[in-house]
Amino acid sequence: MTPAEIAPKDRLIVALDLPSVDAAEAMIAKLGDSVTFYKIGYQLAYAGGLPLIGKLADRGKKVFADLKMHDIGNTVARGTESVAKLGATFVTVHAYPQTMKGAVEGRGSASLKILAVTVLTSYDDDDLHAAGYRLSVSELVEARAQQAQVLGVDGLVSSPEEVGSLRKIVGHQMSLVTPGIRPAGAASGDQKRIMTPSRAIAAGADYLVVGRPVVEAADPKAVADTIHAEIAQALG
Ligand SMILES: O=C(O)c1cc(=O)[nH]c(=O)n1[C@@H]1O[C@H](COP(=O)(O)O)[C@@H](O)[C@H]1O
Repeated sequence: MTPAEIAPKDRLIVALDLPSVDAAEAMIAKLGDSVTFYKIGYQLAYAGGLPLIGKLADRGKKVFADLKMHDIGNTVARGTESVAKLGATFVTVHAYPQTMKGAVEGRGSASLKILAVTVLTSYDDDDLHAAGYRLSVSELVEARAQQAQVLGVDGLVSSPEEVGSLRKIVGHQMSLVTPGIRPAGAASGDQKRIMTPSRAIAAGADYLVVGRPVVEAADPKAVADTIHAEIAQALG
């Protein structure tokens, strides 16, 4: 999908990083028509949130199953086969060659899109070195993007800082999905590679993933609406 084909409202993905299905449903009710795309990750998935994927899809919402799979290829393939039946639009795997290959194989002809997480947005060069890597963040992100493209992965998760260089490598054949989004003045928390919504869109990001700045806000709908307005302005 080229950026022009993405509905502007779908560009904001709200991370339902909440402790229970009830808390998630309450947040979804508060956000109402303002949000069309949700992400379900570790916290909610491990609290019984997986069936919410199909329920949200039935209500016309899109869902990103952020399961960040990483295991031997066969296990990832069989896991992806199962996830493909849940009704999600996206699923994440870590960008290791065997893992990405397994996910693409397991997805088969299903409509689920595979996103490869390049380097987590909470990592900087020092964190990578501490984890045993010799490459810088930008070098590793680019190397993994090239591998993902060759393996038939559909999209990449990176910080918005890498979107410009990734677009040069993968063109518009892969979706670029960016967490590490912080509206001006919002606390960065554990995120290290961050950008505002407008700068991320201007850099060329397709989708912005936002969690705490929305779900921990006193008025989550107002924050989501403001981000949408910023996205619309940046798109021109
Ligand atoms: O795969 C992801 O969604 C992801 C990748 C990454 O590199 N960094 C990252 O923050 N995320 C997720 O994006 C969300 C960001 O949440 P906030 O930092 O609260 O906006 C969280 O649910 C993370 O799990």
